[in-house]
Amino acid sequence: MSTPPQDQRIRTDVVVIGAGPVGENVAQYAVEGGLSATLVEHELLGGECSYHACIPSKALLRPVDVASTTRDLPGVTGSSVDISGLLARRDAWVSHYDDAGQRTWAADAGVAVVRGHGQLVGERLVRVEGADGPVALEAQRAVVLATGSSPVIPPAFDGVEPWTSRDATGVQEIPERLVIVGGGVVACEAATWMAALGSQVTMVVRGNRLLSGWEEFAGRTVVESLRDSGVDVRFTTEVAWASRQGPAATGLGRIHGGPVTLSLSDDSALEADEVLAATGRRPALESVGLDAVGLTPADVLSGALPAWLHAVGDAGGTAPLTHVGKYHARVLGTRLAADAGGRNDRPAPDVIPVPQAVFTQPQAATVGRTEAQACADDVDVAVSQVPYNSAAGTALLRDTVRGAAKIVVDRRTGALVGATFVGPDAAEQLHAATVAIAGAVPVHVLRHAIPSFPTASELWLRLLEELPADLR
Ligand SMILES: Cc1cc2nc3c(=O)[nH]c(=O)nc-3n(C[C@H](O)[C@H](O)[C@H](O)COP(=O)(O)OP(=O)(O)OC[C@H]3O[C@@H](n4cnc5c(N)ncnc54)[C@H](O)[C@@H]3O)c2cc1C
Ligand SMILES: NC(=O)c1ccc[n+]([C@@H]2O[C@H](COP(=O)([O-])OP(=O)(O)OC[C@H]3O[C@@H](n4cnc5c(N)ncnc54)[C@H](O)[C@@H]3O)[C@@H](O)[C@H]2O)c1
Repeated sequence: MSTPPQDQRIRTDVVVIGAGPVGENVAQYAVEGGLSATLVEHELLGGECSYHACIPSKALLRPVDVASTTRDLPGVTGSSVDISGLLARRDAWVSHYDDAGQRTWAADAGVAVVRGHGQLVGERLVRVEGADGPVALEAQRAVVLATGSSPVIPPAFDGVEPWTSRDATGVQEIPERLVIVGGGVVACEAATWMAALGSQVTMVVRGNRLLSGWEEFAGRTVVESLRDSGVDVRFTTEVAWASRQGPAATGLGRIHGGPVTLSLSDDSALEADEVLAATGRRPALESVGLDAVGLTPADVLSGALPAWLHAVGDAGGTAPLTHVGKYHARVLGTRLAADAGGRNDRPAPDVIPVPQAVFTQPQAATVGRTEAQACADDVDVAVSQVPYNSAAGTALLRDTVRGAAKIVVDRRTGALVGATFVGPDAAEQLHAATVAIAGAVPVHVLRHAIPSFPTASELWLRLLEELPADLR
């Protein structure tokens, strides 16, 4: 009688389940601090961000932005989007869905990699089911869940095989008529590139604005621009049910079957060749073996974890943004190494603001608190808002400059608590505001930070000039 194969056993200081940007950063920082670390990955090293989210979406959006800008700039010719060139650029940026580059990175960084699905099977114990048989990883110090997030698909789409953001970023077949459900970041960015690729896009938004939670002018500017580029945006509308002729798993970015019929809450119906569910994401914690150690996803999200277990990035339930997850990963990796006798990080500032840039036409970027959020937090606020083209540097960017900039200041301390920029290249305005908030720089000091003429940063002068005199 043959004995069942024994799991291969590997001892390592830190086991990181999930090799997205966040898992990679935890492992790298732990190794740089003198620990050994093993990354477990069941798809591609580099994660959602590298192959299906941030990178392909921005690879698609940048040429769309440049084409739109050049159409609006006298003195330039040749300003149309070349579809096959655009998709080829996307393919190059996702390395044709091959993670060889990341494998080389891991080897150079001294991070071990085990391929397969990782699950907790006990305290500090992870079992990986991979193509080469099961592997048991014993973590001497910590296990880190960096498993990312999964799209939330409303039940109305059961049996319809809607597109998710992966299909939109991995688009191969361009649907003639595309319905996008949702009014958040994925919906706004995908509408921008899919309309540029030639789809007739209809956005079905259950709320009454895009980018809810942002300063109101952000969503308003983006919707004006989407409508100008032919996108039909329908607010306060929900999909009651959806049906499709011949739904089929045709593959990434291909049309998933015959036409889709959507019955809407206003009793109208919409027919489309594809529907994209851009209806949010949730931390991917379902199949990581939490029950084996007596925990639930709710424990993870409330931070009620034993000292040896950590969750970071999208899996940890913080703002689902690559840079935010990577920040927490760097902090965690450094702390794990410090706990083992490595160097401690210097103390963090009191406020760590979260920046976010949305690469629509025009770009929208925000950091810290909106006026409404600051008021809800009982901050005594002063605000200043100016048109985006109110400085020579911003007005020069293109002929038609839409948007505005707004700062929110705490009257008591004089420090900036939030900023929002909506306009051409707005994303590049963000870091100055992030630095000012993290550094708690009073606005009367910011007045002495001289922006170069004629750069877009001169918008700061206008913003500071518009504040109440007693603050400046
Ligand atoms: C369309 C789109 C565009 C986006 N654009 C931006 C942007 O421009 N800027 C930005 O900051 N954020 C953006 N985001 C958000 C960003 O993608 C995420 O915040 C980021 O990917 C989170 O990184 P992560 O490492 O936590 O998770 P992920 O990148 O999701 O990586 C998690 C990894 O864990 C692996 N994994 C999961 N479970 C297991 C398991 N049990 N065993 C082994 N491996 C496992 C997965 O295969 C994956 O590789 C975008 C999101 C979407 C959907
Ligand atoms: N540039 C960037 O930074 C960027 C780009 C894309 C995605 N992301 C990240 O990815 C995350 C996910 O993006 P997202 O746009 O999917 O989520 P989101 O939470 O930003 O937006 C979800 C949208 O779907 C709507 N919705 C939710 N359930 C619905 C339902 N049942 N029926 C109809 N509408 C419904 C919501 O009202 C909202 O408009 C974001 O939180 C963001 O942080 C970031």
